[in-house]
Amino acid sequence: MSLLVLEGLTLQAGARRLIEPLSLRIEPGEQVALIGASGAGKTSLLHALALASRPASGTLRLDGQDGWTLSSHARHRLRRMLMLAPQHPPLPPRQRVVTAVLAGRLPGASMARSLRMLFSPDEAHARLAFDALDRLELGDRLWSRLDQLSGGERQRVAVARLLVSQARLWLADEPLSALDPQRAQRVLAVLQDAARAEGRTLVCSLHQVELACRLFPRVIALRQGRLVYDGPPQDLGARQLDEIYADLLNESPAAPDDAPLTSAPPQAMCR
Ligand SMILES: Nc1ncnc2c1ncn2[C@@H]1O[C@H](COP(=O)(O)OP(=O)(O)OP(=O)(O)O)[C@@H](O)[C@H]1O
Repeated sequence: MSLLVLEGLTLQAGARRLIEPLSLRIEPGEQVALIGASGAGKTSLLHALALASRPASGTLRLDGQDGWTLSSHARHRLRRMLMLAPQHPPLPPRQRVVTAVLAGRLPGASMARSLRMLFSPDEAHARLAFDALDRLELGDRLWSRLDQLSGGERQRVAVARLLVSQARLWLADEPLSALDPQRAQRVLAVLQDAARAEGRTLVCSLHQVELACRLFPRVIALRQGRLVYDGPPQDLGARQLDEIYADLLNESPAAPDDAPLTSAPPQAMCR
Protein backbone atom coordinates (compact mmCIF):
# COMPACT_ATOMS: atom_id res chain seq x y z
CA MET A 1 0.00 0.00 0.00
CA SER A 2 1.23 3.50 -0.80
CA LEU A 3 2.28 5.49 2.23
CA LEU A 4 0.84 8.74 0.89
CA VAL A 5 -1.92 9.17 -1.65
CA LEU A 6 -3.05 12.65 -2.68
CA GLU A 7 -6.05 13.00 -4.94
CA GLY A 8 -7.00 16.41 -6.24
CA LEU A 9 -5.67 18.04 -3.09
CA THR A 10 -5.84 21.82 -2.95
CA LEU A 11 -4.73 24.25 -0.26
CA GLN A 12 -6.12 27.66 0.28
CA ALA A 13 -5.26 30.58 2.57
CA GLY A 14 -8.35 32.79 2.62
CA ALA A 15 -9.11 33.60 -1.00
CA ARG A 16 -5.62 32.66 -2.11
CA ARG A 17 -4.92 29.26 -3.69
CA LEU A 18 -1.59 27.93 -2.44
CA ILE A 19 -1.72 24.47 -4.05
CA GLU A 20 -3.61 23.73 -7.24
CA PRO A 21 -5.29 20.30 -7.55
CA LEU A 22 -2.52 17.83 -6.90
CA SER A 23 -2.52 14.05 -7.22
CA LEU A 24 0.44 11.84 -6.43
CA ARG A 25 1.54 8.74 -4.55
CA ILE A 26 4.59 8.16 -2.43
CA GLU A 27 5.60 4.60 -1.63
CA PRO A 28 7.17 3.38 1.62
CA GLY A 29 10.93 3.89 1.66
CA GLU A 30 10.95 6.37 -1.24
CA GLN A 31 13.22 9.41 -1.20
CA VAL A 32 11.69 12.42 -2.89
CA ALA A 33 13.17 15.87 -3.45
CA LEU A 34 10.71 18.72 -3.64
CA ILE A 35 11.98 21.65 -5.68
CA GLY A 36 10.63 24.95 -6.94
CA ALA A 37 11.35 28.65 -6.79
CA SER A 38 10.74 30.63 -3.64
CA GLY A 39 6.99 30.84 -3.06
CA ALA A 40 6.23 27.85 -5.30
CA GLY A 41 4.37 26.08 -2.49
CA LYS A 42 6.93 23.60 -1.10
CA THR A 43 6.36 24.48 2.55
CA SER A 44 2.61 24.58 2.05
CA LEU A 45 2.67 21.10 0.55
CA LEU A 46 4.90 19.71 3.29
CA HIS A 47 2.52 21.11 5.89
CA ALA A 48 -0.35 19.38 4.13
CA LEU A 49 1.60 16.10 4.08
CA ALA A 50 2.24 16.57 7.81
CA LEU A 51 -1.52 16.89 8.43
CA ALA A 52 -0.81 20.37 9.74
CA SER A 53 -2.82 22.18 7.03
CA ARG A 54 -6.28 21.03 6.12
CA PRO A 55 -6.88 20.68 2.37
CA ALA A 56 -9.52 22.99 0.91
CA SER A 57 -10.60 20.10 -1.31
CA GLY A 58 -9.41 16.67 -2.38
CA THR A 59 -8.00 13.99 -0.12
CA LEU A 60 -4.76 12.97 1.46
CA ARG A 61 -4.44 9.41 2.74
CA LEU A 62 -1.57 8.50 4.99
CA ASP A 63 -1.12 4.76 5.32
CA GLY A 64 -4.60 4.34 3.91
CA GLN A 65 -6.28 6.76 6.32
CA ASP A 66 -7.75 10.14 5.53
CA GLY A 67 -6.68 12.04 8.62
CA TRP A 68 -9.16 14.84 8.06
CA THR A 69 -12.15 12.51 8.33
CA LEU A 70 -10.91 11.19 11.69
CA SER A 71 -11.60 12.60 15.13
CA SER A 72 -8.92 15.03 16.29
CA HIS A 73 -7.70 12.38 18.73
CA ALA A 74 -7.35 9.77 15.97
CA ARG A 75 -5.71 12.32 13.68
CA HIS A 76 -3.24 13.12 16.43
CA ARG A 77 -2.40 9.41 16.67
CA LEU A 78 -1.97 9.19 12.90
CA ARG A 79 0.47 12.12 13.04
CA ARG A 80 2.80 9.94 15.10
CA MET A 81 3.65 8.22 11.85
CA LEU A 82 5.40 11.31 10.58
CA MET A 83 7.80 13.99 11.66
CA LEU A 84 8.34 17.38 10.06
CA ALA A 85 11.59 19.29 10.42
CA PRO A 86 10.37 22.83 9.70
CA GLN A 87 12.38 25.36 7.74
CA HIS A 88 12.65 27.57 10.80
CA PRO A 89 12.43 25.21 13.77
CA PRO A 90 10.69 26.94 16.67
CA LEU A 91 13.32 25.90 19.20
CA PRO A 92 13.07 27.56 22.64
CA PRO A 93 16.29 29.60 23.03
CA ARG A 94 17.02 28.51 26.59
CA GLN A 95 16.44 24.84 25.94
CA ARG A 96 19.38 22.41 25.96
CA VAL A 97 20.32 20.78 22.70
CA VAL A 98 19.85 17.31 24.21
CA THR A 99 16.25 18.19 25.09
CA ALA A 100 15.51 19.59 21.65
CA VAL A 101 16.83 16.44 19.98
CA LEU A 102 15.00 14.05 22.28
CA ALA A 103 11.74 15.86 21.52
CA GLY A 104 11.88 13.72 18.37
CA ARG A 105 11.12 10.71 20.56
CA LEU A 106 8.02 12.20 22.16
CA PRO A 107 5.34 11.03 19.73
CA GLY A 108 4.10 7.76 21.14
CA ALA A 109 5.74 8.16 24.56
CA SER A 110 3.62 8.44 27.71
CA MET A 111 3.49 11.75 29.54
CA ALA A 112 5.59 10.43 32.42
CA ARG A 113 8.21 8.98 30.10
CA SER A 114 8.29 12.18 28.02
CA LEU A 115 8.88 14.35 31.07
CA ARG A 116 11.62 12.07 32.34
CA MET A 117 13.29 11.90 28.94
CA LEU A 118 13.24 15.67 28.45
CA PHE A 119 14.09 16.94 31.90
CA SER A 120 16.31 14.20 33.19
CA PRO A 121 17.50 12.09 30.28
CA ASP A 122 19.05 8.79 31.29
CA GLU A 123 22.32 7.64 29.82
CA ALA A 124 20.70 5.69 27.01
CA HIS A 125 18.67 8.67 25.81
CA ALA A 126 21.60 11.06 26.15
CA ARG A 127 23.64 8.59 24.09
CA LEU A 128 20.91 8.46 21.46
CA ALA A 129 20.90 12.25 21.13
CA PHE A 130 24.69 12.36 21.14
CA ASP A 131 24.97 9.76 18.37
CA ALA A 132 22.56 11.69 16.13
CA LEU A 133 24.36 14.98 16.80
CA ASP A 134 27.75 13.38 16.32
CA ARG A 135 26.79 12.16 12.86
CA LEU A 136 25.97 15.78 12.08
CA GLU A 137 29.31 16.99 13.48
CA LEU A 138 27.61 18.54 16.50
CA GLY A 139 28.33 15.95 19.21
CA ASP A 140 30.22 18.46 21.33
CA ARG A 141 27.11 20.66 21.68
CA LEU A 142 24.93 18.08 23.41
CA TRP A 143 24.60 20.09 26.63
CA SER A 144 24.73 23.58 25.07
CA ARG A 145 21.78 25.91 25.16
CA LEU A 146 20.11 26.52 21.82
CA ASP A 147 20.73 30.26 22.01
CA GLN A 148 24.45 29.47 22.01
CA LEU A 149 24.21 27.89 18.54
CA SER A 150 24.48 29.43 15.11
CA GLY A 151 21.59 29.26 12.64
CA GLY A 152 23.21 26.38 10.78
CA GLU A 153 23.83 24.51 14.03
CA ARG A 154 20.21 24.94 15.08
CA GLN A 155 19.18 23.61 11.71
CA ARG A 156 21.28 20.51 12.32
CA VAL A 157 19.61 20.07 15.71
CA ALA A 158 16.29 19.88 13.84
CA VAL A 159 17.79 17.22 11.56
CA ALA A 160 19.09 15.31 14.59
CA ARG A 161 15.54 15.35 15.96
CA LEU A 162 14.41 13.63 12.77
CA LEU A 163 17.19 11.07 13.10
CA VAL A 164 16.10 10.01 16.60
CA SER A 165 12.42 9.95 15.73
CA GLN A 166 10.75 6.67 14.99
CA ALA A 167 8.37 8.20 12.46
CA ARG A 168 7.91 6.28 9.23
CA LEU A 169 7.68 9.48 7.20
CA TRP A 170 10.36 12.13 7.50
CA LEU A 171 9.47 15.53 6.08
CA ALA A 172 12.35 18.00 5.89
CA ASP A 173 11.72 21.57 4.82
CA GLU A 174 14.90 23.03 3.34
CA PRO A 175 17.12 21.43 5.98
CA LEU A 176 20.27 22.70 4.28
CA SER A 177 19.35 26.35 3.75
CA ALA A 178 21.66 27.70 6.48
CA LEU A 179 24.59 25.37 5.72
CA ASP A 180 27.68 25.91 3.64
CA PRO A 181 27.86 23.78 0.48
CA GLN A 182 30.27 21.17 1.82
CA ARG A 183 28.41 20.65 5.07
CA ALA A 184 25.09 20.65 3.24
CA GLN A 185 26.23 17.63 1.23
CA ARG A 186 27.42 15.79 4.33
CA VAL A 187 24.21 16.49 6.27
CA LEU A 188 22.08 15.36 3.36
CA ALA A 189 24.13 12.17 3.07
CA VAL A 190 23.56 11.42 6.77
CA LEU A 191 19.83 12.05 6.42
CA GLN A 192 19.48 9.91 3.30
CA ASP A 193 21.65 7.08 4.65
CA ALA A 194 19.67 6.97 7.89
CA ALA A 195 16.35 6.99 6.04
CA ARG A 196 17.54 4.14 3.81
CA ALA A 197 19.01 2.10 6.65
CA GLU A 198 15.87 2.42 8.77
CA GLY A 199 13.34 2.13 5.96
CA ARG A 200 11.95 5.64 6.47
CA THR A 201 10.26 7.55 3.68
CA LEU A 202 11.92 10.90 3.07
CA VAL A 203 10.40 13.96 1.42
CA CYS A 204 12.82 16.85 1.45
CA SER A 205 12.41 20.31 -0.03
CA LEU A 206 15.61 21.79 -1.36
CA HIS A 207 16.85 24.89 -3.12
CA GLN A 208 20.02 23.03 -4.06
CA VAL A 209 18.76 21.73 -7.39
CA GLU A 210 22.06 20.09 -8.19
CA LEU A 211 21.93 18.01 -5.00
CA ALA A 212 18.27 17.18 -5.53
CA CYS A 213 18.95 15.89 -9.02
CA ARG A 214 22.16 14.08 -8.19
CA LEU A 215 21.11 12.38 -4.97
CA PHE A 216 17.37 11.73 -5.20
CA PRO A 217 15.79 9.11 -7.43
CA ARG A 218 12.58 11.12 -7.68
CA VAL A 219 12.06 14.84 -8.02
CA ILE A 220 8.78 16.68 -7.65
CA ALA A 221 8.72 20.26 -8.88
CA LEU A 222 6.18 22.92 -8.08
CA ARG A 223 5.64 26.22 -9.78
CA GLN A 224 3.10 28.69 -8.44
CA GLY A 225 1.40 25.92 -6.52
CA ARG A 226 1.15 23.58 -9.52
CA LEU A 227 2.87 20.26 -9.96
CA VAL A 228 5.03 20.73 -13.04
CA TYR A 229 7.28 17.67 -12.82
CA ASP A 230 7.27 14.34 -11.04
CA GLY A 231 9.81 11.73 -12.05
CA PRO A 232 13.44 10.74 -12.14
CA PRO A 233 15.91 13.62 -12.34
CA GLN A 234 17.46 12.28 -15.54
CA ASP A 235 14.24 13.07 -17.39
CA LEU A 236 14.04 16.61 -16.08
CA GLY A 237 15.15 18.64 -19.07
CA ALA A 238 16.92 21.96 -19.19
CA ARG A 239 13.83 23.60 -20.62
CA GLN A 240 11.67 22.36 -17.77
CA LEU A 241 14.16 23.59 -15.20
CA ASP A 242 14.18 26.95 -16.88
CA GLU A 243 10.43 27.07 -16.57
CA ILE A 244 10.43 25.98 -12.93
CA TYR A 245 12.88 28.71 -12.02
CA ALA A 246 11.92 31.23 -14.70
CA ASP A 247 11.39 34.07 -12.24
CA LEU A 248 14.88 33.49 -10.83
CA LEU A 249 16.47 33.68 -14.22
CA ASN A 250 15.28 37.15 -15.09
CA GLU A 251 13.25 35.92 -18.00
CA SER A 252 16.29 34.58 -19.83
CA PRO A 253 15.23 32.50 -22.82
CA ALA A 254 14.63 28.81 -22.14
CA ALA A 255 17.60 26.61 -23.00
CA PRO A 256 17.06 23.80 -25.46
CA ASP A 257 16.71 20.39 -23.84
CA ASP A 258 20.03 19.26 -25.28
CA ALA A 259 21.89 22.33 -24.02
CA PRO A 260 25.48 21.53 -23.05
CA LEU A 261 26.42 21.39 -19.39
CA THR A 262 27.85 24.56 -17.95
CA SER A 263 28.70 25.64 -14.44
CA ALA A 264 25.82 28.09 -14.58
CA PRO A 265 22.39 28.22 -13.04
CA PRO A 266 19.69 25.68 -12.49
CA GLN A 267 18.90 24.87 -16.09
CA ALA A 268 22.01 22.77 -16.54
CA MET A 269 22.11 21.15 -13.17
CA CYS A 270 20.15 17.98 -13.65
CA ARG A 271 21.97 16.58 -16.62
N1 LIG B 1 -0.96 31.71 5.44
C1 LIG B 1 -0.77 32.21 4.22
N2 LIG B 1 -1.56 33.16 3.75
C2 LIG B 1 -1.42 33.69 2.53
N3 LIG B 1 -0.44 33.31 1.67
C3 LIG B 1 0.39 32.36 2.09
C4 LIG B 1 0.29 31.75 3.38
N4 LIG B 1 1.27 30.83 3.51
C5 LIG B 1 1.96 30.88 2.36
N5 LIG B 1 1.44 31.79 1.53
C6 LIG B 1 1.90 32.07 0.17
O1 LIG B 1 1.86 30.86 -0.55
C7 LIG B 1 2.93 30.80 -1.44
C8 LIG B 1 3.70 29.51 -1.19
O2 LIG B 1 4.41 29.63 0.04
P1 LIG B 1 5.37 28.49 0.53
O3 LIG B 1 5.95 28.93 1.83
O4 LIG B 1 4.65 27.21 0.51
O5 LIG B 1 6.48 28.51 -0.61
P2 LIG B 1 7.91 27.81 -0.68
O6 LIG B 1 8.00 27.16 -2.00
O7 LIG B 1 8.12 26.96 0.52
O8 LIG B 1 8.86 29.07 -0.63
P3 LIG B 1 10.35 29.26 -0.04
O9 LIG B 1 11.26 28.47 -0.92
O10 LIG B 1 10.57 30.75 -0.14
O11 LIG B 1 10.34 28.78 1.39
C9 LIG B 1 3.77 32.04 -1.24
O12 LIG B 1 3.45 32.95 -2.26
C10 LIG B 1 3.32 32.54 0.10
O13 LIG B 1 3.40 33.94 0.16
